Order: sequence, then C-alpha cells, then structure tokens
Amino acid sequence: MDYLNKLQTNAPIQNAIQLIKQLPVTHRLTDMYKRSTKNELMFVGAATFITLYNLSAYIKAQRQKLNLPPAVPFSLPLFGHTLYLMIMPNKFLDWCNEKYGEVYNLDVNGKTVTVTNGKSSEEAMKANQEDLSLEHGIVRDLLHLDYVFDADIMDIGVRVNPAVAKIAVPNSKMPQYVPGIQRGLENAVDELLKQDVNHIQEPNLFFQNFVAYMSVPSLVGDEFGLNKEVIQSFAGFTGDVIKNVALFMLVPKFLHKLVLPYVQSAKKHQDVMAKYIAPVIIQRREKMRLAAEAGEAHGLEENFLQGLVEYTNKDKDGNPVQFNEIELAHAVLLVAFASVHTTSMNLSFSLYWLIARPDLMAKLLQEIEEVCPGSSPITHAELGQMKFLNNFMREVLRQGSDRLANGKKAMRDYTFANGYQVPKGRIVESSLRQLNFGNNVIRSEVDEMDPDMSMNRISTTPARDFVSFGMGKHLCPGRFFAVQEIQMSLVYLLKNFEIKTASGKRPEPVTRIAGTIATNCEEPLVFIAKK
Ligand code: HEM
Repeated sequence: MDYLNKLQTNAPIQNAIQLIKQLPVTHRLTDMYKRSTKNELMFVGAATFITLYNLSAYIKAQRQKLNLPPAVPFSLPLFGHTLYLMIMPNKFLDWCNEKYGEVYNLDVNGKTVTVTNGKSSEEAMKANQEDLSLEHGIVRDLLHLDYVFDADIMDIGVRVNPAVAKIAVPNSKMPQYVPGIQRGLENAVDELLKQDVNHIQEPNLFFQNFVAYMSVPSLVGDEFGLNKEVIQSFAGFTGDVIKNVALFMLVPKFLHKLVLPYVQSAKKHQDVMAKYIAPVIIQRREKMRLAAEAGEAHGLEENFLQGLVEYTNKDKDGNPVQFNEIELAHAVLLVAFASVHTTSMNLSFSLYWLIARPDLMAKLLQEIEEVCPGSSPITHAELGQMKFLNNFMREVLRQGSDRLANGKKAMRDYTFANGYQVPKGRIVESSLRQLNFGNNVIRSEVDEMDPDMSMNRISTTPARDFVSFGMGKHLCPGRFFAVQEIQMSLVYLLKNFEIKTASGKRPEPVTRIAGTIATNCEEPLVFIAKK
C-alpha cells in the first residue's frame, strides 16, 4: 500500500483530491455511502455490474418500432438513475412524474424499467397475467422461486393459493380466527418475550417469528402451534429466499445453475414441512375418507391447509386430481411466503410509528383502555369499535408501501391506454406511494403521519388512494387475516409491555432499500413487561 501513500503526497494529485472533496456531490455520495446499509451497497454494486449485461437489450428495444415511453435524461454511466433514487427518491420521482407523465423509462439497478403512475399504474396493477406478469417479474426472475420449487408447486403458489385464500380467510370468517390468533400470540410472547426486560437485537427476525407463532396454528393447524421447527421454517423461508437475490443479480443467468448448489438454504425448510406436515395431511385425508364412507361431516377445522387438502385440480384430460401430501407440505411455504414478510413488516412499522410518535401511542392506549380495559383478550366486536386503531392501521399500510413496486414483466409487447408501448420482457413498476398520497413528498416526514386522514375508511377496503394490498383481480385475499393479526398483536403487546428503542432514539419507522423498497427499521428494541 506504500504506493498509495506516495501518490497522496504528489502535489497535483493532492490538489485534485482536495477539489473533488469540495464538490457538493462528493459530500452527498460519501454521506450516502456512510448511511447506506450493506443491502443498498450490494444493490448498487449489482446494478453497476448488470448494466453491462443489459446494454444489448436496451439497444434492441430502441430499434423496435414501438411507441416507447419517454426516457428520463441524466442517466449516469453504469449507475443509471439508481443514485438519484437513493439520494432524493421523493423529489426525483415526483419530478419525473410531473415532467414525463404517467409512463416513462428509468435505468434502475442496471436495467431499463418502465415506471407507471396515476391511471397507468392502476392499469398495470389490474393487467392480466398474460400481459403483465408479477409471477415472471418478481417470483421467477428476481426471487427465483422456480429454483426452489418444481412446476406443480409453483402452480399451487400462483393459481391455487389465491383461490384457497379467498375461501379460507375471507372477512366473514375473521371472528372464528380470533381465538387461534390469540393463542398463537400468547405462545409468541411466552417464547420470545420471557423476561421482565427483553432486548430485541434483531427486530426483523423477532417480528417474523412473532407472526409465524400467530399464523401457523390458524393457517396450518393447531397441531403445529408449538412446533418450533415448523414455526421457524414458516418464519425464515422468505428471508432465506431474499438472501440470495443479490447473488443471482450479480451472476449472469446462464451461470445460475453453477451457483445453485451453494445457495439451497430453502431446501431445509422443505424437509421440515415434509417431515411434520405431510403425515398430518395423510391423517386428515384418512379421517375425511372414513367420514365420507359413513356419510358424516369430517369435522376437521377449516383453515388454509385444509383448503389445500380439499382442493381438486383437473389433469390434462379433465379428470379430478388432488395434490399429494409432499406437494401440499411444500406449498405451505408459499403461504408463508405470501403472509409472513408482509405481515411482520407492517406489524413492525406500526410499533416503530408508535414509538416515534408518542402522541399516537397515547391515543391508542386511551382507545384500548376505553374499549377493552383489563387483561381479558380483545374480541372481534371490540376490534370493530376501535376507530383510531383502524385509521392508524390504514395510514401505516399507506405509508409503508414501496415507492416502486409490483414489478411485472411484459409477456408480449404491451400497449397502455394512453398509447405508450413497452417491449416484451420489460419490467413495469407501479408507483404505489404516489397512488396512495398523490405525490411521494406528501406526508413523508415522521411528524406528518396522520391517522385522521383515513377518516374511518376501513383498513382492508382498497381504494384509489389505498393500494397497499394491490387492486383488481390480484387484490390481496389475505388482507383481513393480516390486519386482524396486526391489530390483535398491537392491543396485546401494548397492554402487556412498555416498548421503546434500546438507544432511546426516535426511530425512522420505514426505511427503504435503494430508495424504493420499504423495509423494517433495524433499531434494536426493548420490551419491558408491565406489572
Ligand atoms: C399486511 C400484510 C399484507 C400485505 C401488505 C399484502 C400485500 C399484497 C399485495 C400488494 C398483493 C397483490 C400482488 C399483485 O398485484 O399481484 C397480494 C397478493 C396476495 N396475498 Fe397478500 N399481503 C399481505 C398479507 C397476506 C396474507 C396474510 C396472506 C395469506 C394468508 C396473503 C396472501 C396473498 C395471496 C395468496 C396473494 C395473491 C393473490 C392473487 O394473485 O390473486 N397476503 N398481497
């Protein structure tokens, strides 16, 4: 390293270094580097690398005779627009929306993506899978779940789980889920918050496990309510899949097969599910067979797994067939995939908002005291009376949506209603936060979070200014269950614990990867049991 020291003492080089240090952009970049999480830096690294692989696709798209959306200028060599999104995401996106309208192209993470807002964003969210596909945009091309599951199980995830969810967890069945969720959250507290003073160093993992304790007995079955292996796999599967994303972004697709054997951490979760859940499915099916023979109802508890067990598919000749127990046991991981990350993140956002805003915490505590005082568990009817909790929940969900999300892949050249066209293969992003608030800067400061702005509109009812659960035919069917879990957790945790950050500092409730994707605050927490 001697030569580096020598270089620094060279006068012209020193002058140049001084000059660069004085540039405002250098300060911003160094600040950003210091502030960035490891994930963000990996994103930028991956972006730079991938740009080289995507140049040919870019040139090809330019040559096609399509009415392409405007390309936002000032794309930096290699970085594209990624740095603007990291440094000033709200202002940059609002400026793009104002200047380039509802559909335009950005170079993000090494790729040209089409960003939609306003009506075009609604159009992208409601589009048919055959035109714009989330399965191909995110589930396969980004998360590579197809490396983990075979085609049949992918089919359960994409086609069967949404259908079963609509039957297993509709709004009308929420009252019957209350006791199971309550048992689950008490188990979570017994296991995860045993001490009088509990230090939570990794809030992300804590919330995922907490949600898994609540969800497993309700969605999969009471048999697994205290099965730590099943609960940990339910909690950890999504995180293990996401862990590999940066690696797959860095390695060109034709080399993925070579790295696969080293990143198969999801396999252990499949083994756990096959070990514990498959035998229970066999028992349930035997019970169903005997009941059918006797002409009686089987009496098995209705839940998500039971919905999957009863689901009848058609083979290629149109004959009814059912999935086998191993396929179904693996498919439970896809239920976990849809539910744990989303629910735990919004539970965590809620608590960090309450810590960051003592005024909101005071209002919620007052409402809890008025509606369900004492130590008895909350009922479904009482939850319905908690207007502040409903408004708070809706605002948490609106605030926590990604700035750019729902990256759908164009399965063929796609034409928007306004005439702009995107070539086959292009990723089309929706500006969720812009849809929720009109502009990204609106209510972007912690002090501007305002539950009253939801004006008693129900936190599970989608609207043009509330797209956190999606819209159209792919609207989240698990939203009633998720909101009920989060609300019940908040009531129980606030009744029983004083919760604050370990540092005593005010947290930033929602942080973002690469300026766009909403993620948990990582500030360690302390839960102090109330006497
Ligand atoms: C706060 C928690 C949750 C959030 C924010 C959330 C968000 C979303 C969003 C935005 C979509 C739409 C994706 C698209 O446009 O294609 C979606 C779909 C879906 N969600 Fe959720 N979700 C949550 C919880 C859950 C839970 C608890 C379950 C299951 C019990 C679930 C099951 C599903 C399924 C199966 C789909 C696919 C629907 C389809 O393709 O038709 N979600 N979710």
